[in-house]
Amino acid sequence: MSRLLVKGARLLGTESSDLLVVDGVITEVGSLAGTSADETVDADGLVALPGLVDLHVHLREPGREDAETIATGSAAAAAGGYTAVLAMANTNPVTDTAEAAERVLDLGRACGLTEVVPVGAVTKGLAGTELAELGLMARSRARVRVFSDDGHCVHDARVMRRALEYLKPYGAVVSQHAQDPRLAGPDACCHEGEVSGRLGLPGWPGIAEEAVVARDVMLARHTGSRVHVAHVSTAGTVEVLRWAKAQGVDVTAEVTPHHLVLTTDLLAGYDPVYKVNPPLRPQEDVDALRAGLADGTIDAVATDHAPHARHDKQHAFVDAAFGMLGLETALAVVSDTLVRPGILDWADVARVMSTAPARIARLAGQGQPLRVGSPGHLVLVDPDREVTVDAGASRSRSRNNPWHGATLRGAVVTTVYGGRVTHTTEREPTTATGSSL
Ligand SMILES: NC(=O)N[C@@H](CC(=O)O)C(=O)O
Ligand SMILES: [Zn+2]
Ligand SMILES: [Zn+2]
Repeated sequence: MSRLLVKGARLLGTESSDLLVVDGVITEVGSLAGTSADETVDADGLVALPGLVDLHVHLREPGREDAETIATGSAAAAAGGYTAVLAMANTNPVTDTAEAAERVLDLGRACGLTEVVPVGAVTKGLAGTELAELGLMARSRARVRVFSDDGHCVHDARVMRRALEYLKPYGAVVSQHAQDPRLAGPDACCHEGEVSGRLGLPGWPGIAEEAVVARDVMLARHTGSRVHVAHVSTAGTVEVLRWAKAQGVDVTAEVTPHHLVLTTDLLAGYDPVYKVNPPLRPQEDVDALRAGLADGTIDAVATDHAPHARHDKQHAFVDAAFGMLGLETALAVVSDTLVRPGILDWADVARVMSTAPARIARLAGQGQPLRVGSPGHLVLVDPDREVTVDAGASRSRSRNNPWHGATLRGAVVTTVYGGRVTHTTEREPTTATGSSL
């Protein structure tokens, strides 16, 4: 039997402060002075949230273990406060069979630092034409419930319709990378607007996202099935989502920390660390994304953690790979830019980074309120601790971190996964060697 005692935390919505986890399950909450334990965590002054759930990460294994592995990605997830991550299917080979999904599941379990949940491809090889083995993946040991061709858009309306119909009885969802390939082609690498014109970079207009989202919410309505919109990046998409939700369409959406903060102006120096798909947008879009998250139009924050090896990222802007790291910094970015100015409170953070994503992914054991009977997945956050991000100290195997050098207030101190401490930092120093980020 293992007993973990967390003492003195701020538990949301209660007066309680202590919490006992026995064999991975919360067995007592309250004032637990005198309770014995094998391990005690001093959480005085820390906010306790249910373990974070990330709907969108790229762990690169199998195929690109030089950029990330399930082990290094899991360590980054634990350091970021995550107790579950959904691993996208754009690996090599692609996760488009039950066997491939079970392999990702097993590799994640062997690491044991966070729940690694495989996302299944919608189409074979992500090619966009023939449906993958959706039912076999859904019925496999991996119980796949989120399907995505992420990196590619399911652009053929007929394929999308069939996928939605097929997945409906499983309660599964398509997470759509919304990018019309005719409106934003393969060379598009920057928001289409004043900045792309000035820099001479091929543009990727917001309408390429919005047109696909508008089509997909209508397909969701038509099929009575569920659609999830990955990495929402424009104000127009927020408007479409707001309308669709008001109609009762079963649609959910996520936004990344980078789209909530960073703007297209950062591209002025042609630094490929800022090259990401969808591209960083102007401030008006950032403002609409924040408002959409605050009012519930956008359900979740997901990182789209996209590690890339140096030799894929350090190129001229047009040739560099798309994507940036996110797992270790997401909570700090949300804390610093949304909680501090009062756009979200900690209960909202629990909702958008844990409860809602767990529900969207149908993960029964995640995103549960911290009360008796819930699994022992939690994260302890110091809302006042400032940390300066050091890309070199990352647990990730890659270094494409857009937050390098930024000082953020609000830090993950300890992560508990199934009653085991999977990450912890010392409490005292506030400037950083990057030990927590
Ligand atoms: N976000 C990115 O810029 N890149 C992702 C793919 C994706 O999420 O579309 C990747 O796999 O590197
Ligand atoms: Zn994508
Ligand atoms: Zn992605």
